[in-house]
Amino acid sequence: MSAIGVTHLSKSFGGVRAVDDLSFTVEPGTVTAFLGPNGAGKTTTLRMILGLVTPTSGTATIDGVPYRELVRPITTVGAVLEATAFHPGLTARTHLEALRVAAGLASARVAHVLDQVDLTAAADRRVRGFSLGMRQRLALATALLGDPDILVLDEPANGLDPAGMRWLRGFLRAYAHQGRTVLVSTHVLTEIQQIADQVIIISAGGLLFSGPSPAGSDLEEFYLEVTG
Ligand SMILES: Nc1ncnc2c1ncn2[C@@H]1O[C@H](COP(=O)(O)OP(=O)(O)OP(=O)(O)O)[C@@H](O)[C@H]1O
Repeated sequence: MSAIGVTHLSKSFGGVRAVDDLSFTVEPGTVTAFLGPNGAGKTTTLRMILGLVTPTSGTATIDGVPYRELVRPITTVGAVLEATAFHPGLTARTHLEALRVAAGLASARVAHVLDQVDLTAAADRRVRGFSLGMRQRLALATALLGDPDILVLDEPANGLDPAGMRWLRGFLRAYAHQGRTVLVSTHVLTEIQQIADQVIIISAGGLLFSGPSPAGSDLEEFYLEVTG
């Protein structure tokens, strides 16, 4: 079964057709890059997959069912969305601990995910003083809290320094190698090229390309040809 399935998915906001009859699948054990120009409908699609936006028509499923029908969503899918908001007065650890308790997860998970995203040293600082890259790491820690098999990431590289980018690439690659699934939207093609197995390209809400990442060739060139 596909980890994520999008079937004839559409979303209109008033007169704007943000997503238009979009269909694709994302398979386990892959890093799938979700690409498209500004305003193509990537974030809206990811939000529909995660049950945050109701489709005008069509379906989006995770492990075969709509997000809202997942029995324990936090242990199935983790998400990092654009402009993730954290309470500025809380520390990273307190933030994760509150989520952990609410979700009924084992207490060891907080230290584990802080370590996974290399945030242990800053765990007891207030999020108010975090850099953008540190916030991205905390957002990823939040997504990993339930040890999900599927990660949905919207522009996760935003704000990461070069070392952070390299770390994220290695992390996502290893995650997929465990048979897990990563769907990641990004504009940083040179970064994603190194780890993407599959590529989905959309424009104006519709599918332009879905298939293996062009091996040996330049993803940026390929993307510009497809979208040009
Ligand atoms: N809540 C909303 N209300 C009205 N229009 C919206 C809303 N959300 C998205 N849109 C519109 O839907 C279209 C797709 O937007 P979306 O954010 O999904 O694109 P995107 O591919 O993620 O873009 P970017 O790469 O710039 O982040 C755009 O025209 C946008 O203005």
